Amino acid sequence: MVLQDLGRRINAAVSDLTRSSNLDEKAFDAMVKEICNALVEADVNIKLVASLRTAIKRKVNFKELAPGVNKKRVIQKAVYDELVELVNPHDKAFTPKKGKPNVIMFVGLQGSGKTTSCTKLARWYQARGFKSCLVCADTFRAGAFDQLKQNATKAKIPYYGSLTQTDPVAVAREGVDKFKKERFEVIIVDTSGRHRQEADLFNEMVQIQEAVKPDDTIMVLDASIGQQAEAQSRAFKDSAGFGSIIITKTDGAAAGGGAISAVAATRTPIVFIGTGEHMLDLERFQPQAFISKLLGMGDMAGLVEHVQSLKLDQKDTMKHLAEGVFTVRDLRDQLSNIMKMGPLSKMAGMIPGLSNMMGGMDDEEGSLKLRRMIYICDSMTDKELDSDGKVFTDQPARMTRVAHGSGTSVREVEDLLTQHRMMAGMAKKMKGGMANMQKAQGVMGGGNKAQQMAAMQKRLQSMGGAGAGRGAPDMNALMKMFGGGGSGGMPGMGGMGMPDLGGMDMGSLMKMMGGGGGMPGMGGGGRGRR
Ligand SMILES: Nc1nc2c(ncn2[C@@H]2O[C@H](COP(=O)(O)OP(=O)(O)OP(=O)(O)O)[C@@H](O)[C@H]2O)c(=O)[nH]1
Repeated sequence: MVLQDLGRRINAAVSDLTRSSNLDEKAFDAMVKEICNALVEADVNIKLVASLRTAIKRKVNFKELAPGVNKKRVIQKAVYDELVELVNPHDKAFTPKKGKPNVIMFVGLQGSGKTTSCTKLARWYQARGFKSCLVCADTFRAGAFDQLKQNATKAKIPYYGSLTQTDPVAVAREGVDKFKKERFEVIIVDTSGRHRQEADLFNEMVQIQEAVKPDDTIMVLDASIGQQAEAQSRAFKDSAGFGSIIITKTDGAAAGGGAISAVAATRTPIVFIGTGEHMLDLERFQPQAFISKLLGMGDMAGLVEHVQSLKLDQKDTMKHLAEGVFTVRDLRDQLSNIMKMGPLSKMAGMIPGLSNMMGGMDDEEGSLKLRRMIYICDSMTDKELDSDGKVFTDQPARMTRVAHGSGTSVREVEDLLTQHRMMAGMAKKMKGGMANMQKAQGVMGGGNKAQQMAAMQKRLQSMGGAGAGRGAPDMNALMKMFGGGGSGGMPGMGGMGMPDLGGMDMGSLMKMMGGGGGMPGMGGGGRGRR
């Protein structure tokens, strides 16, 4: 059972109970039993499951509930709170500080995802303004340095390593000294993994620790080990003194819930979780956000963080929109911004209720179509890109040339231009609408981002979404809340195998998130024309 299935099962158990007209103690007991069975199947330790069961039952004491009390809410809240408790390590992790070198050392068994996670983390900090770099002190596995080099080059992260030096302690020391001199702020040291030779692994860890004096040591654990993660994180905590953990492969692991709860039980902070093989598939672990997402309630704060960290270039488009203009180039820029956000299914998981609506959606198909649209734009001349697209109506032969140049069909070029035309029409209307968006932003709590988020969470709760509530909020209500009004839309997204966001206007959402840019119309109320 992958994590998503675990979430769906728990969600279904709670929803079935709270929807049923017969909300009595017997039905409540059956719900608790179903939740516990689902957790045990996800390899959560039986003792932890038993204490969750006791805690939920204690909080929802049917005999003592006052007659006027909303039982549904009490049950939902108790389940949510206890699941958060189950994965909460209750311990704060180290956070790097700007303007000084922060050395972070990685350890882990072979194949746990250590090298991949090192690069993901370096990129994560780099995207947040830290001058980051990587040191490869894995002299044990042939090819380890090459792998790190490849990953680092792809992510544009400076790296250090040696093909000739066999002493990992020496390489680690040299690399850290070099980068400290160059005033790097986050220096990540990758060490070698061992195959089930924990004693060797910990010995080497202690030696490198003494040489580079890391500010934090992170152990990487593969989620598929399930509750065995407890023994490993305990052994690590004992040898390292103090450290944090990254749990990788939570995307596919049946036992992800087991691994996370097992580590949490040892009170070792879980700093991040790996959610895929891509460089961007690293999420900061926060118990509340994790459980909200697991239960399909979304993670709006995570979405805001994610979008802001991408540093999307929206300046020109925003300027154009303010003037009521939307060029073909603007469309191209927005398409590439969508691509930067990562798999659409992942984005959907952060928006309350949306992942349920996207069930079965094929990410690959969606991104292939997006890429083909970008190829079409890239085969146009600068003059065509900066135009309103009408040049093609006057010269249909250009459409054929562009189709040839991009390896697509004339039909696809036509479709893209139709989409662009509709979006340009929308942009014209948005000239006044920009003010409305700002007004909507004001309604959400003014200029302060924290207040806006709080207001948004409150609105979601009132719709039965995030926070105490459970289940998917009404997407139309959400859309209204975002001030989209259904006017924005990338017509035909549904037809492209892209998610139709149920009329939700991502532009308004992005704008409201204060990311400094709107994404006109992605996934709005438009319907495919084909
Ligand atoms: N699905 C998924 N795959 C991951 C994740 N993290 C790492 N991987 C994959 O796991 C495999 C092993 O990752 P590595 O980074 O090479 O592992 P390592 O721990 O450095 O291995 P050694 O250098 O041999 O110790 C690679 O194929 C990665 O792409 C994740 O979060 N999700």
